Amino acid sequence: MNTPNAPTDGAGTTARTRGRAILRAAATGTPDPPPGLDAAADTDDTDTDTVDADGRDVALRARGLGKRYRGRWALSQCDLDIPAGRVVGLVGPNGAGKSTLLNLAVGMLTPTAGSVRVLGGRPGSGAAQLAKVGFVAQDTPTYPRLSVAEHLRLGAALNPGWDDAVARERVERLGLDPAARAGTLSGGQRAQLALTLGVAKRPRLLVLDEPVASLDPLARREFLADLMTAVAEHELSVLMSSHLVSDLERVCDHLVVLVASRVRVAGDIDRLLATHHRLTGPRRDPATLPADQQVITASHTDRQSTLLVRTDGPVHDPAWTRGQPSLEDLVLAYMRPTAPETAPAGRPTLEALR
Ligand SMILES: Nc1ncnc2c1ncn2[C@@H]1O[C@H](COP(=O)(O)OP(=O)(O)OP(=O)(O)O)[C@@H](O)[C@H]1O
Repeated sequence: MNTPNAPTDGAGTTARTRGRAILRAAATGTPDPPPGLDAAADTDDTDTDTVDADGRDVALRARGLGKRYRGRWALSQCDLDIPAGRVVGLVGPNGAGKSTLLNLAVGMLTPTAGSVRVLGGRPGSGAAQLAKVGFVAQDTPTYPRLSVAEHLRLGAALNPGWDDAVARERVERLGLDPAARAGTLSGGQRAQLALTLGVAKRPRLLVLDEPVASLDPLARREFLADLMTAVAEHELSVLMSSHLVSDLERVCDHLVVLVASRVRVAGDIDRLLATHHRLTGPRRDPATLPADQQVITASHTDRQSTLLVRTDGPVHDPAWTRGQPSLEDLVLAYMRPTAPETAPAGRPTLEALR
């Protein structure tokens, strides 16, 4: 979504209109509410519960969150706690609902069902809330007729926490001509400009929808390094979607996998990796595994079975050769369609891990 040719939403809001509003949300904290969005299912701005079950501050909390477009759920039954101070990777196949979740998180969309709270507040509920959250949408919207320098002036004028030194340093380092109009920049340069606006706003949560998709490999690496510096220096939480698992592996410490509008797994990456095992051994029916071993994927030859199993406990069975899946293995396994026969009865196939 959010490309010039993207479909309009139910009330005819064009991607361009939304893009401008997004830029304003990112750069100014005073967005034009896009017309015709669904009526809010949730209008209470208060939130008293801002820690998760482990006592950690929560950057984003969703409860039963859903968004429907003309009878079709783009996101559904989303229960999620994203801890603050993390760099969170959001992955999933095309059309899984990633942009929808991110747009709900920044108040560009309103929920059809359930609720979402970001840093304790309802997304888009006022200037204070908007100032806390930076957003760079998938099409990295900018104003084509404004120059790079004018974008920075706009950001400075409209954001109370604007960090002009950061903005100027980035523009200079990236070699962006301050006099160049955004409309004359390449796609990657426009992305860098939009990212600069998001970072220089000094938000507490930076929401990035495929931020590096249009960057060349070197620019991508430098952007991710910048991001890590910003996270380390300012108490910044980041929620970013990407299809590039290797990038996520480099910078993220928390993962959310979204498939077909549902959260399939979420948790700290270290813990996810520690609790998943690749088991190879003589062919075996996955249903015969111990009850505490959840089979995520299973493949078989005539003689051999290979399983990806999740368990909090050790795997003792000497018949298995145990291997450590990579983050990419894990993401791909969860992105596959669920095979009901591999999920032991009575246990959820997927759930959140912390
Ligand atoms: N404005 C809209 N009107 C109607 N349907 C929409 C709209 N925006 C998104 N959708 C639908 O909602 C679903 C989720 O879309 P979304 O853009 O959130 O997915 P995504 O995971 O970000 O995909 P991608 O990786 O391709 O960017 C898709 O089926 C999409 O077609």
